[in-house]
Amino acid sequence: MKTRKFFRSFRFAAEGIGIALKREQNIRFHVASAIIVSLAGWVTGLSQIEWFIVILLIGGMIALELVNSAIERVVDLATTEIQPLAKQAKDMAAGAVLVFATASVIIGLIIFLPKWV
Ligand SMILES: Nc1ncnc2c1ncn2[C@@H]1O[C@H](COP(=O)(O)OP(=O)(O)OP(=O)(O)O)[C@@H](O)[C@H]1O
Repeated sequence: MKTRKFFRSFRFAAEGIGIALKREQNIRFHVASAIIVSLAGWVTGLSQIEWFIVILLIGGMIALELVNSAIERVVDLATTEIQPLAKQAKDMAAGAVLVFATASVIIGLIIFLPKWV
């Protein structure tokens, strides 16, 4: 019974990812970026610890973008009117994505640049 519930939750999570991929252009952009970065990592030849960091950043970025999309939907469900709190919630969630994306780009440059120049 518990195993069935576990697999059901897994299926719902997969459905959430599928809907996000279908409806959210930002998620598709992050997935495409993840593929390009992974190929670059493979061609460049990263160490085990560098792969660990890159995979953590890619996973974190996509997970955060999923949470951002979920927050947008919850806010839209809560109100269809223009509300300062709705704007703050959406903009803060978008800000979280921007902070993580900026940190990821900087870490990516620290890992890749010395190997290329
Ligand atoms: N109910 C609302 N009240 C006030 N401001 C809102 C509301 N809904 C969205 N906004 C603001 O309007 C701007 C655009 O938001 P919107 O959700 O339409 O697009 P987005 O943030 O570009 O995301 P996406 O394109 O992925 O839907 C943002 O600054 C957001 O905070």
